[in-house]
Amino acid sequence: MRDVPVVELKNVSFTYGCHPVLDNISLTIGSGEAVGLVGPNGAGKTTLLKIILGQLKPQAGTVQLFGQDVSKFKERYKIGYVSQRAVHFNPQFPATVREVVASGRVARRGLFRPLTRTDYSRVDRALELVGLRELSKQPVGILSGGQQQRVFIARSLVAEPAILILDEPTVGIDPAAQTSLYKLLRHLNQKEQMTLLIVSHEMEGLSSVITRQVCLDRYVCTCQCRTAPLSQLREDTCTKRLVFQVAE
Ligand SMILES: Nc1ncnc2c1ncn2[C@@H]1O[C@H](COP(=O)(O)OP(=O)(O)OP(=O)(O)O)[C@@H](O)[C@H]1O
Repeated sequence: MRDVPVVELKNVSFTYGCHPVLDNISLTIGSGEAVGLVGPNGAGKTTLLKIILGQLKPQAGTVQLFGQDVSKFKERYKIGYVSQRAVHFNPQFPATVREVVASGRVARRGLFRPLTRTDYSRVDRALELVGLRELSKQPVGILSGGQQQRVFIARSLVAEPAILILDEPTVGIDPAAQTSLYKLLRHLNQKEQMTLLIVSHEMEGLSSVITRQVCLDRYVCTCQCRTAPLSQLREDTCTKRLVFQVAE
């Protein structure tokens, strides 16, 4: 029997008012894939993520998560999401790293059930995974941008999602933090079998993480290779909605 795709969009179109952004998009993400979503500014990448997350409803087409229509999908914890502007805690933010990460467990446990020892062992494992165990008692606001990025990833991971969606995870973090982020993402995909969907303009760095690159520019075209330059992908193939393959 064929595995049910984690995400399946069919013929999705989306318009903000009278401004069309996505036109007849179809995209399937299978379990265990690590998909890099590229495209120029304003191409509709964040809009596409919001549609997948059920935050925006397309005017046409269908969106399924794990084989279920997104509007009926209840197991929200299965979708981990780190948004584009997640990396900004005020230095005075009154919570420790561990408390912020633990708050992500609520998505799994429900709002009114206190966290148990098992929950906290998940929190500690997530902190270990992202390399923040040592900083767990520190106020989150004093961490660097790259470290805060990891806090948000750990916060998503404690809900034990099946897919982790990251919108521009490398923005505002230095090259060393980027390298360690790539290592973490590779580990999550290859060792923890987590499906990844990553929006980024930094596909060169992410080429060691992703298994497939998808180019979006109102229409979508796919590329099997990991590192095709955006300029190459954006040739008319995108607007003609053809599958565009580049040999490795
Ligand atoms: N809430 C909104 N209302 C109206 N137009 C919007 C809204 N959000 C986004 N847009 C427009 O939709 C288009 C796609 O925006 P979106 O943020 O999805 O693009 P993107 O590919 O993620 O861009 P970037 O790479 O710059 O983050 C842009 O032209 C943007 O101005």
